Amino acid sequence: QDGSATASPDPNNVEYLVPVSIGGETLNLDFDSGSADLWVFSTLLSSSDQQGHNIYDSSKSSTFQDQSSSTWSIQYADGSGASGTCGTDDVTVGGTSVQGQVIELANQVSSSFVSGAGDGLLGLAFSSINTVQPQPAQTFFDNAQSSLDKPLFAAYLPKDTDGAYDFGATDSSKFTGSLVYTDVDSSNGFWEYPSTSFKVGSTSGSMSGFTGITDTGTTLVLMSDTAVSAYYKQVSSASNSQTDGGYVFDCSETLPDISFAIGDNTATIPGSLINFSSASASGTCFGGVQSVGSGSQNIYGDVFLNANYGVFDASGPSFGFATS
Ligand SMILES: O=C(CN1CCCCC1)Nc1ccc2c(c1)OCO2
Repeated sequence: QDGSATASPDPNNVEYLVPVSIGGETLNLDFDSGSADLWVFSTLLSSSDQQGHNIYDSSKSSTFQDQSSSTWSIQYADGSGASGTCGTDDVTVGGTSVQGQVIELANQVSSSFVSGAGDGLLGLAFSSINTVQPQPAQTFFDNAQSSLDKPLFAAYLPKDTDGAYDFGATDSSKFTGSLVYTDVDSSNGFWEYPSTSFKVGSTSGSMSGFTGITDTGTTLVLMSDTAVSAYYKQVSSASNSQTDGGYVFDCSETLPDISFAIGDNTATIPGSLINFSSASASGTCFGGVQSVGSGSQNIYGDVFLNANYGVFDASGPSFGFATS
């Protein structure tokens, strides 16, 4: 059954949280197209780690089935992580339901999750990178596909206001113009495609051999050093701040747009969406485009989806986008 669920940005636009019903208990989860585990804050955590979060209590769910012989452990690229055991339960997101979804119950979470606003994650990458052992689990989206008109989900994540995740159909009220699609290479478990060029103002540049992934679980856009340094060269007050951990600039700056290849298509983020937050020094601001560091995989996170409706289509698979 197709459906749509509201995605609400936390006050700092770090993540978008979606209410998910698990065995009748509602938790606010971070939907993450860059990972494939559905894990929740549970009663297995220390009471101090539970503070400030909605907690999944399997003993209160009549549809919970124990699968504590299965364990999981995940580490994310930002250094955060979680681990625990498993069970199954019925999960509903908007109008889409799955029975017998593997639920990963956290008995350990890293500090950034305790201090964060979410109650866990719902992975939307390919099930090949799920961490459950001895047998990897299927994602909610994989399990839901047979009940959807089309095997797709879409992310609508406008800045500073409620967005949505659509399942089974795209919603033309959330974008302008036409959706354009690129084949996806899922061999690394991500919604990944070639991303080999960029443009900032009149400066074009190559990102030869680079790919990109669309990652709803990453806040910013993290790109090749070549592109990022070219971008901030066009911002007169910009500097790469060790204190702030990236490029900062005077908050009064008018920032340039940045465009980059997604397959043979060109995506654009308007400069107005690239002033992400205030930085440590008075009057300075932190950029929503930052360096990915080493490697040749660009991470197109929420700042990209602030300006573009993203469609993740499992038939193909392919990734599509249009200006939102
Ligand atoms: O770690 C993440 C996303 N992660 C998703 C689950 C919650 C915690 C944050 N993104 C990320 C963070 C830093 C990176 C990176 C990706 O690629 C290079 O550097």
